[in-house]
Amino acid sequence: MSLWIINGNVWNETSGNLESKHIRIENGVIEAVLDGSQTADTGSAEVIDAQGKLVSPGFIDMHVHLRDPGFEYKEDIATGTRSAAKGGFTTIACMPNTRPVTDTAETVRYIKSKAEQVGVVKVLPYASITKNELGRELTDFASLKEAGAIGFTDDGVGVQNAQMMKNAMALAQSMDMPIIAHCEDDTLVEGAWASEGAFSRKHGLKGIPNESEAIHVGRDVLLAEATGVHYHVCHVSTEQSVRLIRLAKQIGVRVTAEVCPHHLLLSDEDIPGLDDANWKMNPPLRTPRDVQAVIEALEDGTIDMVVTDHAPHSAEEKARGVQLAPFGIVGFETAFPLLYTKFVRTGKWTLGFLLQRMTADPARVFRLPTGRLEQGAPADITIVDLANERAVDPSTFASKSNNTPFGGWKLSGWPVTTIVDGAIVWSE
Ligand SMILES: NC(=O)N[C@@H](CC(=O)O)C(=O)O
Ligand SMILES: [Zn+2]
Ligand SMILES: [Zn+2]
Repeated sequence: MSLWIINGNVWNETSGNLESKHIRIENGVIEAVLDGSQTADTGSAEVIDAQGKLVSPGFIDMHVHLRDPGFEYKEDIATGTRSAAKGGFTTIACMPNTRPVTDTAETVRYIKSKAEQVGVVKVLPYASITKNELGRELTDFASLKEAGAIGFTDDGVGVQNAQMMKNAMALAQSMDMPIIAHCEDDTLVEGAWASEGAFSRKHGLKGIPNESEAIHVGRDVLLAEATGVHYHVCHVSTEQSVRLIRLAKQIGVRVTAEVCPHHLLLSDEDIPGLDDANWKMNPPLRTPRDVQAVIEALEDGTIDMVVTDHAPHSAEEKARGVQLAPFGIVGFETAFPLLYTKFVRTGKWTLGFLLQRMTADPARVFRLPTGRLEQGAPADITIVDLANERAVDPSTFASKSNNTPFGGWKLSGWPVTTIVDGAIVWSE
């Protein structure tokens, strides 16, 4: 099986430019990256002419919710991986807040085998830290690792008990596995859904304070220092968390972190009112000052990568009223166009910087063999039309859900072809 992608524009980090290249793929592996001035001897191979388009390593998303098993009315592995592919993602890591919670080897194996059968991108499952994510008893890390879990997390809730977290970290460290943390202190949140800020004050709502996140970050970097574990912070959203992660990195703690497009682009002051639950997510949209802090943290490497936290919920659930609706927004199909349009087209970031934070950096942090366009690497490739501008239309999403606050935004940078191990899995 051979495939050529000819005349595509590939980012060259050394020159800081896009350069025309031909890529030859054999049996799922990149066999050669040739200069675009050379003639591509394509013979009988399948050929994609990427003239005028960006050719990038496939995007990697280390924080997603596929809702399978148990919440297939929101999403399943077939639709979730198609939505990912449509957004240009070729590897995704799925969170264990399924039903049952991914806390046994059996459920990890179910996700892996279903992903192999019906999934179109690579699916890396996380397992939970505690049984049923209840924070009471550790799961069987050894059997979960053996079944194929790539890390441990109770995403959806914070691990409230410090001793429990310390035990989890010590055990994970002993088997060379990372702990991935949703940082949230329940006692500081209690029923609130919006950040403490202009929006909550205007509407007389109890606010979620920034310390509810940062207090866990602070606790956990100390525990990571004590145990030596690789500790990864989920969806960083506050200035205070950034400060703690920056300090921890400076003193050599093995801490890494991620941020979502919505926390880079929206603040609580953008929330239009109380009747659209598509602005409700966890962590909540914080103040403009926090938005500035997470942008700077991504820029200086304090935050290592972008993730979507793709969190599909049904229209019916999101229509229950903002107090009762579940937290979360979908993310796959808008992530790259949002960041490309708002940060690269505006001249704030280079294209190479954005690509790195969505490919090479997650691959480095989680030791994945992908994230680069080099001879010998798996042929996970995304082709993007950087020019065409179009409005976000949630009714066209490949996801089962369309809970997004970005409907109607005019964006460019739309992925047009997604290739996994040399096979075309999505094409516009
Ligand atoms: N981010 C969210 O708002 N929701 C996530 C849970 C989580 O990521 O904490 C979900 O599972 O819906
Ligand atoms: Zn979370
Ligand atoms: Zn999540």
